[in-house]
Amino acid sequence: MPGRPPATSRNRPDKTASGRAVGSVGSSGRATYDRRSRHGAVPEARYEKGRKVQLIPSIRRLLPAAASAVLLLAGAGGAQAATTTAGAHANLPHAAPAPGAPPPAGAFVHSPYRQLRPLAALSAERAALGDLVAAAKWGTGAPIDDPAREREVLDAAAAQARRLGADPEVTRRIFRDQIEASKTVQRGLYRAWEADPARAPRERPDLAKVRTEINRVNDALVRAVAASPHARSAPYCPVVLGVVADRVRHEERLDALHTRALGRAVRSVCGG
Ligand SMILES: C=C(O[C@@H]1C=C(C(=O)O)C=C[C@H]1O)C(=O)O
Repeated sequence: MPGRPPATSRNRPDKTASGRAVGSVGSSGRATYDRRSRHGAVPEARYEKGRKVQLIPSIRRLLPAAASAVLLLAGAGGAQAATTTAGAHANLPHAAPAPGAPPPAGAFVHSPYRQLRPLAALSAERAALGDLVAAAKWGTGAPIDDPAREREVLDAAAAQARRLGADPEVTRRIFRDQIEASKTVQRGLYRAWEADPARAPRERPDLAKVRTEINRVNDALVRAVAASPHARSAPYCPVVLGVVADRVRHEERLDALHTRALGRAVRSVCGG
């Protein structure tokens, strides 16, 4: 078994929304391993610190307008959220109050920033778990596309949405994009590993355990969808979503592949 390289600022452990480290593999480099993982040796995240990467152009074009829109529209909750994101995933699942739950003290519950931020942050987290899925499948002959698992994910999300009083079809639509985003990451990593086999993962995470983590993010995502009908159907949704997605990209120091995946994941969040 190869030795484990030390973590660096470009290569830090990924954390789940609950703060557990699970790790991931970045698009640009060899898999490294996180000793703290519950899954045994699993790869760590690699981030392209300081590198200028772009969100999908449609979101990017909206960014200048978005800055003023956030000031105008975010309200106290948005301002608070914008200044309290020190750590990775610092306020991920908790940023979306459960439907029916009282808003946190001082929060403006209809703040579009507050409603959309968890969707972007959880989307980035889910896309990062695609790294582990790729490492789990790499070299096994298992295809990236697993239609049976996709059906399971979509049906579970729709059922949970129904229980929460959210729109199951809208939830399905958003989850189809989430799945495409995960496959974007997996395909990107496969390409990188095929081009440079030295970068391929040398250890294999347990796919079942990775899927358990994905299920946890799925659950939080459905709740975030259920908690955001106002912001998702508002005309300014694409503008604010562009801002929160760019902020997540920056905070998580996403590389080009994961930035592209984030754009893919949130593609149909707006529009009801
Ligand atoms: C993430 C996986 O890869 C693909 C993406 C899926 C998803 O994002 O939920 C589900 C099945 C696969 O088509 C997986 O196999 O678990």
